Amino acid sequence: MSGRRIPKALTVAGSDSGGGAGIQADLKTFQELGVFGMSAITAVTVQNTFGVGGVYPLPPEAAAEQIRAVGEDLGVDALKTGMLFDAGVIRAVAAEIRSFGWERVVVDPVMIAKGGAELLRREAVLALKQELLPLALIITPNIPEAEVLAGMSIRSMRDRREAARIIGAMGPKLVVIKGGHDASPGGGSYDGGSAAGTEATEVVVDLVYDGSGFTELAGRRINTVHTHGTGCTYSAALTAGLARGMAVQDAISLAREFIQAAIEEGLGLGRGQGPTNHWAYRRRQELQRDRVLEAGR
Ligand SMILES: Nc1ncnc2c1ncn2[C@@H]1O[C@H](COP(=O)(O)OP(=O)(O)OP(=O)(O)O)[C@@H](O)[C@H]1O
Ligand SMILES: Cc1ncc(CO)c(N)n1
Repeated sequence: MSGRRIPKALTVAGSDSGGGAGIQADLKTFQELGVFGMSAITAVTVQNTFGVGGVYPLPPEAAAEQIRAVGEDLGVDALKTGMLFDAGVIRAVAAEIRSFGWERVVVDPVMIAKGGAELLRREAVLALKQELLPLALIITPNIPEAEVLAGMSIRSMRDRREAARIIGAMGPKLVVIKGGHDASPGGGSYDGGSAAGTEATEVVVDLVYDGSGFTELAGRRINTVHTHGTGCTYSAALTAGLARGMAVQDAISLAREFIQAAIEEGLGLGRGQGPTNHWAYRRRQELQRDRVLEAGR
């Protein structure tokens, strides 16, 4: 990264005044992973750790013009979408992606904030499926979002696999159904819904479907309320990996490690559901590097 070619990533998402999700989480994550971050804002939200107090959407042209300004000048190695809010914005964003021919596209199908506020209008789900999913390299729904997209309820890992197949048929090359919302025994680390005992409830499992097979990526489930923006941070790390030219599976592993560190080393900010720690991953990398250097002396 000594100046010659800096990877560049664009986030098309909503602003979170609280700084833990949306555009703010994305730009912090890009920066931490050595990627130059750019943004096209689709809506301004009034948020803190207690939830969403207001949503001020921007017109579709605002999103399209921001994307064009960045695409025509700085260039985009990878792009992610987050909160898009309505069908007009979805159509405008999809048209720009098509016109630039971008392929390293991560779609985080943001629908509802953790506190319950609507970040995507119900009637926009069809546009998301028809316009954006066919352009996605990777889509990263959480379990409730996967239920809406696939039109089925998900209560076991077997259900999750079926939902991934249904969503995969809508066009994305890979589907990652994240396990943060999985309250079942084992957190998904079981087959066909059979309970795996109490110990396993401490596991969080993300399911990856690549159009032919499944991979389960497990992490230690952290018992914390400070998970505001986990989905945004995760998909931003994935996008940063892709912008750096990583293979898709490597970018997925990087994102899992990044979010694990960010949740484990939570900041305890705010009086409600606080943000994660976007520095944690890099600090761990630096500590590890120092240890290796130390051992080599
Ligand atoms: N308590 C936890 N401990 C460890 N990892 C977690 C925890 N909660 C979520 N994750 C991880 O965070 C990432 C995001 O998953 P999650 O299901 O929380 O996304 P999300 O619901 O879309 O987030 P958001 O509410 O920000 O939209 C996944 O990789 C998931 O495994
Ligand atoms: C702006 C914005 N995007 C996404 C989410 C979902 O975490 C949020 N809370 N706010």
